[in-house]
Amino acid sequence: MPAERLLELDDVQVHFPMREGLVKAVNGVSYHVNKGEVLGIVGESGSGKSITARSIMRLLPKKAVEPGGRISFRPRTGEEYELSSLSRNSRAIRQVRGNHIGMIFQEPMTALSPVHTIGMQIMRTVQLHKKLGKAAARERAIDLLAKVQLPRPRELVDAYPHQLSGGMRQRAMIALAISCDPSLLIADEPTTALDVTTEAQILDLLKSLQSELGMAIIFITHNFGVVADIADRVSVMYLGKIVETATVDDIFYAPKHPYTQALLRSIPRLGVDQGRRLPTIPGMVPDPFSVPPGCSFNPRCSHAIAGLCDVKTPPEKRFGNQMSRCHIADQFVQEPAHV
Ligand SMILES: Nc1ncnc2c1ncn2[C@@H]1O[C@H](COP(=O)(O)OP(=O)(O)OP(=O)(O)O)[C@@H](O)[C@H]1O
Repeated sequence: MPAERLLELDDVQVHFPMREGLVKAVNGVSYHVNKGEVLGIVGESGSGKSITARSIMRLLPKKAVEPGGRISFRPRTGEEYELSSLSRNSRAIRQVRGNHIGMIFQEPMTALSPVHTIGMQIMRTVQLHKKLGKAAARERAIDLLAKVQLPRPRELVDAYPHQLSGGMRQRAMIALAISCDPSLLIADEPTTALDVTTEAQILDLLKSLQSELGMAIIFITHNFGVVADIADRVSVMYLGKIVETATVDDIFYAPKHPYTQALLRSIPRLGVDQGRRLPTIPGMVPDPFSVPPGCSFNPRCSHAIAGLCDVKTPPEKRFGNQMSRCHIADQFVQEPAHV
């Protein structure tokens, strides 16, 4: 891996054999994250965003099979891990989860225990992985609660999760996730369930923690507006594949995949779209058992060419740092889809 690289996914595949057929939830995903960078992963529900993240953490559902793919990880402490070869409970992956990669979710209670105080949960992690004594671990927990801007951290350290509001619980989960000073934070829709004001505050917090701690973030969301706010680069997923990757500016000002363009057109613009019906992407995400041949977006694509897009899988086309999996990507010179 190049020196600046933290994480690299190469042709990752995760399938679910079901009675109705094979679901290729992740169907050859490749992407990378550089040290200290924020990569946004965007796509509609069911596109495989979470399963890809779970594959990195080796927390896949029991039914999942992995026919191929490689995940390499080099935290800033310098070790190298081939995550794809690690089993769910191996010593090495527990080391990675405890020391190098933190994860936050939409629902904080996925990560927090309801029967232990916030402080106890952070203390347990730092005592185990940072080898701190009890008093030092408690001080570290209080510091972390202050770092995520929770009020009165000396009191809150002894509170149970149910005593906190939704936004505060989200902050407590972030404190737990960063407690071991990770090189990478995986944030899976962390603001989706929050009202817009709390969402903006949590995004601000993540941005300031990211620059203060220098960690990289994979930010998974179905909301392009959120990505504009936080990401350096963006990968767009559709039906288990990355269809486009580019810098945040190129994604917004020069998208080269019709799916990205359609997603962008469905974002409301302040002061422009009030009271106006926004265009939606025609059709539905196809049933995962019957993915269309050729480009899987072709039945919903206004640019689709019969005899090409419904037959031939598009190759990865590269334009500098931008990648699009569209047969006619070269035709999209600068579609000002959104400002
Ligand atoms: N335990 C499972 N058994 C069978 N199929 C699964 C399982 N978990 C996920 N899938 C399938 O894998 C595909 C990808 O799911 P995934 O949760 O990664 O999507 P997503 O893009 O994160 O969507 P969302 O935004 O709704 O979380 C979906 O088709 C889903 O039905």
